Amino acid sequence: MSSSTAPEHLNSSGCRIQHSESKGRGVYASRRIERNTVIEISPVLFFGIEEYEKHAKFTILDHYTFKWKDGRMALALGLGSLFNHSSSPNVSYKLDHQTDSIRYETARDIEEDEELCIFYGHKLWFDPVDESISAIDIEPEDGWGGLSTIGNDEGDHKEHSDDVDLNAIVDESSLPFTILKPPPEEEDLESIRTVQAWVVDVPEPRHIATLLKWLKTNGMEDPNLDHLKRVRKQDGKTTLLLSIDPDPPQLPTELELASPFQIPVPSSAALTLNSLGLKATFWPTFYAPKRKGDSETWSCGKVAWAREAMKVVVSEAHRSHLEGELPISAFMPASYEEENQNTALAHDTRTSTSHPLRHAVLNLIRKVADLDLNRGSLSESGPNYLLTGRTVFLSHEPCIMCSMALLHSRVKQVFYLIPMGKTGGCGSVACLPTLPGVNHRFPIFVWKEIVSELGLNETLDA
Ligand SMILES: C[S@@+](CC[C@H](N)C(=O)[O-])C[C@H]1O[C@@H](n2cnc3c(N)ncnc32)[C@H](O)[C@@H]1O
Repeated sequence: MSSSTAPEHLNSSGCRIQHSESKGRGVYASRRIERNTVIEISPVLFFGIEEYEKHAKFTILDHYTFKWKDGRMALALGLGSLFNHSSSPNVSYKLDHQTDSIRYETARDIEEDEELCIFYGHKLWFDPVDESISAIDIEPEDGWGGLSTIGNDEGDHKEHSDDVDLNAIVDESSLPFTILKPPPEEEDLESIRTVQAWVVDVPEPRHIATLLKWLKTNGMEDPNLDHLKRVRKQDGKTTLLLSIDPDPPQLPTELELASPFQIPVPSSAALTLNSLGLKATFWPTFYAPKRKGDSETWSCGKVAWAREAMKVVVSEAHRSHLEGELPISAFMPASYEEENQNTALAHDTRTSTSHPLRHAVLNLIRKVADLDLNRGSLSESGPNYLLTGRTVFLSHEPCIMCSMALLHSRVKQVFYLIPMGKTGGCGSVACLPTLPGVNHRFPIFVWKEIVSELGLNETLDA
C-alpha cells in the first residue's frame, strides 16, 4: 500500500501520519483530542463516471475513491484518504456537498498516539485488522462470561472473502442469535391493550383545524400516539385526541370547550383487519399489517454487520472493565441499510460515578440525545432521545428499568449477549415489550454463538 516511512504532516489539529505493518499509513493523534473536535477538512477531487470506469478503476486509486451523492467517484485530498477503517471508529465524517469537501470529527475523547479511524462501510475489499479489538489482551476465562471469545471464530473472515454472496439469505436456524418475537396480535376485545388518553368534544367542526394547529405549536404531537387518528366522528359528535399525559391539558379558553375527559385508547396499531375493527370500538386506529422487524430476513452481509456490532460491544465492555467499571456496554451502530448514520457507544459508569442509575443503556440514550443536541436538530427531528428505526447491541440483557427506557425510546430492535437471570427485562424476569399496556414493541435477539457454552457471573446480575 505504501512505503514503510510516513511523511511529516503540518496538521494543527493534533493529527500525524504514521506507518503500521498491517494497514500501511494511517492517521494518529499527536496529542490528546477532545470529542467533537473537527480534526480535518479535506477537499475532494472528482472523477467522471466514464473516466473512472475506463481508467481510474484499474489503478491504485480504486483503494481510495468512493461514491459521491451524484454518482461521481470522489478522492479525498489532505489527510482524508489516509484514515484507515475500524468497525468501532473514533472519527465520524460528513460529506459537504456545498463545498465539495469532507469534515472529519472525533466521535469521542482521543488519547495521544491513538489511531484515528473511520468506518468505511460493510462491504470491505480487504481483510480488516481491527486494532481496537485485538489490542485488548484478555485471558480466555476472564470471569465476565467469556466476552472475549465472541466473533473470534472462523466464520468471521469468510464474510469478507470474495466467494461469499453478501446478499444470500441465512436460514433462521443458522443465525448466530435466537429471535424472541413479540406476541401475536390481539384478536378479541378482552386482549386489546389500551392506555388512558385525554380527549375533548369539539361541537364546532371549524375549531378542529385551530386545535390541531394548537397541538402542534404546543409540542403535543406525541409519537406515542402516531398509531391513532386524531379525530373521531361518532354519533354526530366530533372528538379530538389530546394526550396520554397523566394531567389534563390546558385548552385555549377562547374556544369555550367543555373539559377534557379520559378514555382508554388502543396502545398500538392494528395488524389485522379483525383487530382493526376491535380497536376502532375504542378509538379510530391505523392499520399497519406488517409489524416492523417481524418478517425481517437476514442476509450474510447483515449477519456480518450484527457480528461486527457485537464485537464492538464486547471490546467496549473489556475496555471499561480495564478502567475499573462493570464490563457492561451498549452500542448503536449505523443501520445496515444506511451507513452514514450517527453511531453511539456507551458503558456502565455506576462505579466511577457512584450513581446507581448510570447503566450502559441509559448512558447510551443520553449520548444519542447529546448527538442530536450537538447537531441543533432538536426541533426538526422531534424528541432527541428517540431511537426510532435504530438497533441497539448490548453486552448484557437490559434490566427492567433499561428495557423500559429502550421501549420509551422506540428502539427498532435489541440484541444482547448475556442474559441476566435475576434482573433482565427482555426475556429473563420479564419481557417488557410484550407486556399488556405498553405502547411500543420491539423484537429481541439473543446472541447464541459461543455464548451458549459460557457460565454467567452471578455478581453481575445487578
Ligand atoms: C483509504 S486507504 C487508507 C490509507 C492506507 N492505509 C495507505 O497507506 O495509503 C485504504 C486502504 O488502507 C488499508 N486499510 C484501511 N483500513 C484497514 C484495516 N482496518 N485493516 C487492514 N487494512 C486497512 C487497505 O489496504 C485499504 O485498501
